[in-house]
Amino acid sequence: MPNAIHFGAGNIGRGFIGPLLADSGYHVTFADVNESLIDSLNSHDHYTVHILSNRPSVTEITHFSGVVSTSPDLLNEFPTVDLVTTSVGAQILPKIAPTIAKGLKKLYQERPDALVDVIACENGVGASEILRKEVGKHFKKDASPAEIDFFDKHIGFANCSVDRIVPPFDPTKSGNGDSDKEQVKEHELDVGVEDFYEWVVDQDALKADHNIHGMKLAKNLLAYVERKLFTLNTAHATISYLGWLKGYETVNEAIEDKQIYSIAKGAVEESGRALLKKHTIFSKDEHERYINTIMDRRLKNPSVQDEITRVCRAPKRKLGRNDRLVGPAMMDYEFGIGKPTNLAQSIAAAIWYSDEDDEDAVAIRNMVNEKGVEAVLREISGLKRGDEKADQLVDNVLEAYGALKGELGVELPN
Ligand SMILES: NC(=O)C1=CN([C@@H]2O[C@H](COP(=O)(O)OP(=O)(O)OC[C@H]3O[C@@H](n4cnc5c(N)ncnc54)[C@H](O)[C@@H]3O)[C@@H](O)[C@H]2O)C=CC1
Ligand SMILES: O=P(O)(O)OC[C@H]1O[C@](O)(CO)[C@@H](O)[C@@H]1O
Repeated sequence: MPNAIHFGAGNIGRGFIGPLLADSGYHVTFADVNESLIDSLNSHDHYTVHILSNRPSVTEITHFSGVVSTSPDLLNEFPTVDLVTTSVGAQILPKIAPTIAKGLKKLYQERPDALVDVIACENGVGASEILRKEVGKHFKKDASPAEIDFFDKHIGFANCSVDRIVPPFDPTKSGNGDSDKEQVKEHELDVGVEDFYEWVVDQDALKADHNIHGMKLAKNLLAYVERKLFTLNTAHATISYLGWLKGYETVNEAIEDKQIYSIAKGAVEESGRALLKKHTIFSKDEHERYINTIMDRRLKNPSVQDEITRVCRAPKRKLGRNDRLVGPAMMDYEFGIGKPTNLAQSIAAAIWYSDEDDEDAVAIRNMVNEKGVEAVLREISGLKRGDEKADQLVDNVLEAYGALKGELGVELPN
């Protein structure tokens, strides 16, 4: 039986990547900092994935175990590993890199001919490449030439696009209550997932053939990553930041607000125009269908009750230069599309987001109060002063920021 180590036994780990690996015959060792989650994984021989749709169904997941990611026991899993995957959050990758480096050294000692791939299943452009650099720094420190050769030639780091909405699972909110197949949560490992999924992996970066059902291989990986991040995530984030300002609690509530729907649709149309110019593998018709499926089917799925605060989480990351809001807005300028007014409203709403429980949001509000909105765009979003296109976006967002209160007709936080 092939072996996978998956870092992060959260929603995507248990609800998406873990199940695909298990279904393909892998034993999955989940590695997580959460000790009680690991105890639970080790004291159950199965858990259930609930498909949240108007035709609900369930799949039972078996052949897994857990190990605390800070425990030395994790290193003992590496000599037999075939694939390492992660879904811990892009910002956590540098923290797990030293462990992966140590584990790969142990693998080299016991199986110097092994070919192993590492796939970071995180929202963001080039997550596996970022992980490769971090792991490489640790692995190559004090490494022998043979070890360095092993790292460079035997370990693949393949970027991927990972797309499935997996909110925290609460069967009482799944919207399927009147169905014959009412979702019943058996224990805390159970997850609820939307029926749609897409996992696209860079085929040129893989060192081995892993034969995983549901893993799509592609050459133009950046195109798939940007299409997903700059459409699904752009719409999701836009709906959620505006929804939060208008007092909604769930994505379903916010998307029914006509004003919010229209800004979110406008935002993905603005990003779509640039995406089609940059990535010519997608046709206009295909992309229109892609947008409509996201806006009118996936994000409106009544069986998925997703909290707005979950989708808004970590706004510093989401306001990053290459992330879901600033990334497509800059692409519009770079491809001569014109002023992305809807994206600018979305960026402005993200800057206004002020959930006291979100440390990024608190930091952004503090920065706004101390240095002004422009500092956020320059320092957090990396829009460099003197770069003509970046300066245009800054002006566009400043205008949207000032007008948002009137546009939405709501009181905004300080
Ligand atoms: N939930 C979703 O719908 C989707 C999430 N993603 C991406 O997947 C990644 C994971 O997201 P979720 O599963 O929703 O988050 P989550 O919070 O449910 O799971 C993350 C898991 O990582 C663990 N973790 C944190 N630090 C760790 C460390 N240092 N070592 C080992 N484990 C650690 C946490 O304890 C938690 O169990 C993120 O990058 C997210 O952007 C991508 C597509 C969809
Ligand atoms: O996981 P992120 O990047 O914080 O984004 C919020 C949510 O939006 C989604 O992209 C879609 O649900 C998930 O990937 C994610 O949980």
